[in-house]
Amino acid sequence: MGWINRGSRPENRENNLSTTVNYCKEDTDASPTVSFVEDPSDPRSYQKTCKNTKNEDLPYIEPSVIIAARDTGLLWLVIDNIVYDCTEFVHDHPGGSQVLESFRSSNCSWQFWRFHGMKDMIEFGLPLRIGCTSGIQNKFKEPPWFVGLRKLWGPE
Ligand code: HEM
Repeated sequence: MGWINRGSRPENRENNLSTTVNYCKEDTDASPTVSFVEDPSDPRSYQKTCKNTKNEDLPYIEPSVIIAARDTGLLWLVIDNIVYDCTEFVHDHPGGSQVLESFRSSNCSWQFWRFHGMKDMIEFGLPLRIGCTSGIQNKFKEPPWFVGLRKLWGPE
């Protein structure tokens, strides 16, 4: 199953509502159907996509909706401008729940890439995507990967 959802981008949005067209890649004869309407005033209306959905087909989520999600019990994280719904995954996160809680509704891009590789993202991250966004800043400045250079051989 895939999702085509250009309608939810701000430039295409009418009446502040958008439709998501459900498109089955496995069943190419099936007609696309409108499966749900995202309501920007209700963060719970955003649904997880499937793995083969392209990032550019994800619905756009306004930063204000991401902030509002925090107060509805949802645990959304932003990594590289993609929004992940970790509300259920938080209980299974091998790195513990506390670390994800601490980034609720915020940008944790560099923190994510410090502890994970593309394999984790593809296997565990992709199915948690609910949308894309822009403008959610990371609260912490990224420290350099290498702190200073030191001779690897010879006298100190
Ligand atoms: C979409 C969000 C995330 C997903 C899908 C995710 C997934 C995972 C997975 C699959 C592992 C196990 C890796 C392994 O055993 O090789 C892991 C471990 C871990 N994650 Fe995450 N994670 C997410 C976000 C974060 C964030 C934001 C942090 C904050 C820094 C974090 C910190 C950690 C830590 C500290 C570990 C343990 C690493 C270790 O034991 O070496 N994760 N995560």
